[in-house]
Amino acid sequence: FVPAGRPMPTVGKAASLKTALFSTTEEETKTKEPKTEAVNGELNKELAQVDPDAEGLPWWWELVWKLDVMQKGKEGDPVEFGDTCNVLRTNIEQIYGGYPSLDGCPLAEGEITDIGDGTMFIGLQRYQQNYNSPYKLCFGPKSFLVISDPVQAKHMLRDANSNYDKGVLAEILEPIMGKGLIPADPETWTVRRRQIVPAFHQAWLQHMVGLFGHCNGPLIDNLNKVAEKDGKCDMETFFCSVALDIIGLSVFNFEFGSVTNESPVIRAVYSALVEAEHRSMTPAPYWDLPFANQLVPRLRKFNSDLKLLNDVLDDLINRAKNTRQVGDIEELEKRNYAEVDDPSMLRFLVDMRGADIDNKQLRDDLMTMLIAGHETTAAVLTWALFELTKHPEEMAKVREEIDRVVGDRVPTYEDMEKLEYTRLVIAETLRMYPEPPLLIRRCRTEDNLPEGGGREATVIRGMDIFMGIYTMHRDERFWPEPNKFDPMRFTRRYTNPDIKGWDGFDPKKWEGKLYPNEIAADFAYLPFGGGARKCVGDQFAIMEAIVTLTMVLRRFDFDFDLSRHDGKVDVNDHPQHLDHPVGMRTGATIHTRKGLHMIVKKREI
Ligand code: HEM
Repeated sequence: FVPAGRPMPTVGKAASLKTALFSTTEEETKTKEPKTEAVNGELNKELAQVDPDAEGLPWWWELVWKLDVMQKGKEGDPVEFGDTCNVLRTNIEQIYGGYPSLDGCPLAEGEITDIGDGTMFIGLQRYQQNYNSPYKLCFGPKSFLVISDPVQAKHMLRDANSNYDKGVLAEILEPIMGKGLIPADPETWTVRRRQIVPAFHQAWLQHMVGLFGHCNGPLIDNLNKVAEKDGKCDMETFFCSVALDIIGLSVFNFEFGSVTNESPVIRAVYSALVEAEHRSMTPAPYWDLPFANQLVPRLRKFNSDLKLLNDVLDDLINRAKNTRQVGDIEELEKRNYAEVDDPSMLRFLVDMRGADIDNKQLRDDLMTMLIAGHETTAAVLTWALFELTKHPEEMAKVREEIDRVVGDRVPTYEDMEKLEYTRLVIAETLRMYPEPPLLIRRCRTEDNLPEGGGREATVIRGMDIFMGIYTMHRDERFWPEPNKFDPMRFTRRYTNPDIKGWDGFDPKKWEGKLYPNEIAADFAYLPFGGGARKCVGDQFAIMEAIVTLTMVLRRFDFDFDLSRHDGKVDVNDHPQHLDHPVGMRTGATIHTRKGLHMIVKKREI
C-alpha cells in the first residue's frame, strides 16, 4: 500500500483532499461522517474515528496509517481493502496530479529488507547517495524524513531545537526509561537537565577516573587468566561488562560485578535492552493491546525483569533518601571525594538542595544513565581495538604514548590531557563507528530547513526524522577519505565551499578541549549529538574509554581470532560494512552482536 510515507499535501490543500477522500462536500466533512462509496462497514467505523483536528500526525496521514494496518490484519480479504486503498490513491492523484509534496523532498523507494537487517544506517547511507539531504523514507506503516547534512543538523539540534522532540524514540523507550533525560518531553527535560548537569562536576569526574581504574582491575585479572590458557576471548563482552560495572558504581553505588559473575540483575538489564530493540523494529505496538502484558510470554518476562530492576533501584533510592544530607550545589561540588563513603551521582542528586527527589523521576533518570552509559562506551572500546589491531603502526604510536605517560600505574585525571594520541584514536573511532548511528526527532512546530549541501525543505508538524550521523561521518564532502582510520585528521583544517553555510573542520576550535567536538567540525561530527540535548556523559565516557584502553593495551597484545570471524576480518583493507564483527544500534537499539573474538597474549615489555 503506497500512500503511507508519501510526501504530504500543503496545508491549504488539505481541506480539498479531505473532501476527496470522503467523497463529500466540505460542509459535510465537518460532521466527520465519511461517505466514500468503496468503504465497507468496518472501515467506515474506523474512518469515523479519525479526528481531522488531531494533534500530532496530520489527520489524513493517520487515516492512511489505519488503512495500512487494517489491510495487513485482513490477509483473507485483501481485494476489498485494496480497492479502498486504490480509491484513496486515485483521489489523491486526481487532486494533485500525482503525489503532492509540500517540501519537495524525494521519496526513497526501497525494500524494507534493505534497512531491516540490523544495519539500517548502512541502507540509509546508500539512499543518501541517490537522494542527498533530506529525503523521505517509507518504513513499514511509518515514514521518516532523513537528513545527513551538518548545516541542517545544526539547525535542528541547536538553532531550532525547541521545534523538535524525541518522537518515536520516546514512545519506544517510555516503558523502560519513563521520563528520563533521553526520552523526556521538553517540559520535563528543562527541569531535569538543570539538576543533572551539575552532577557531572569536575571534582566528581576527577574521582571517577580513579574508579575507572579500580573497575578495570578484575578485567585485567580475567585477561591474565585467559592469556594463560588458549587466549581466546570476546573483547566486546569484556568491554560491556567493565562498562556496566563502572556505570553501576558511579551512578548509584551498586556493585554489578559483571566482569566476574552474572547475576539476575545483569540479565534483567540486558533483557530490557533487547526488548527496546525488538520494539523499535516492530511496526504494530502489540504490547499496548489489552491483556498483552499478561498473555504474551516475552512481555511477561520483560515486565518481571523490569520489576526486578525497579526494585533494586527503588531500594537504592530509598537508602540514599534516608541518609540525605542537603547542601547547596556549590557546596556539594566542592566535596572531598576521597573522604566520601558514597560518591555516586544518586547521592549528589538526592542531597542537592531544592532537587526533585520524587522516586519515579529519580528511577527514570538512573535507568536512563544505566542504559545510555554502558553499551555506548563499550562499543567505542571494541571498535578502537578492532581498528588498532588492523593498523599496527597506529597501535605502536598509542602504545608508545601509554608507556611514556602512564606505564604500569593506574591512569590519573592529569594523564588525560597528556594522552593526546589516545584521545585522537577514541575520537576517530567515534567518527567511524558512532553509537548511536542515528538520532531520532519529531517535529512539533512546522519548520524550514536550510539548504546546506542538500536542499531546502519544510518540515511539517508530526513528521518523524532520522538524522544519519553515520552517513554524515562517512561522507567525503565533510571528511576526506572517510573510510580511512586516520586519528591525525583532527589536527588538520578542512573546508568545502560547495556546502553552503558550513565552516568546515577547524582544529583551533577544540584546543584545550578533551576531544574534537561538534563545534570544531561545525556539526559534521556528532558522536554525542549537539545543541541543548547533547550527551551529558561525554567527558565521563571519553575518560572511561581512555583509562580502559590504556590499562588493557599496556598489558596485552591482541590478534583477531579468525576461526571465530569466518576468516573474514580483512586486515589490509577496510572491511565491508555488512561484515562488521560487532553489532550496532539504530538510534535507540542494539543489534545482534557477533562479538569481537580475539586471541590475547601477555605483552612483553
Ligand atoms: C561513548 C559513549 C557515549 C556516546 C557515544 C553517547 C552518545 C549520546 C548521544 C548521541 C546523545 C544525544 C541523543 C540525541 O540527541 O537524541 C546522548 C544523550 C545522552 N547521553 Fe550519552 N553517550 C555516551 C555515553 C554516555 C554516558 C556515560 C552517560 C551517562 C553517564 C550518558 C548519558 C546521556 C544522557 C542522560 C543523554 C540525554 C541528554 C539530554 O537529552 O539532555 N551518555 N548520548
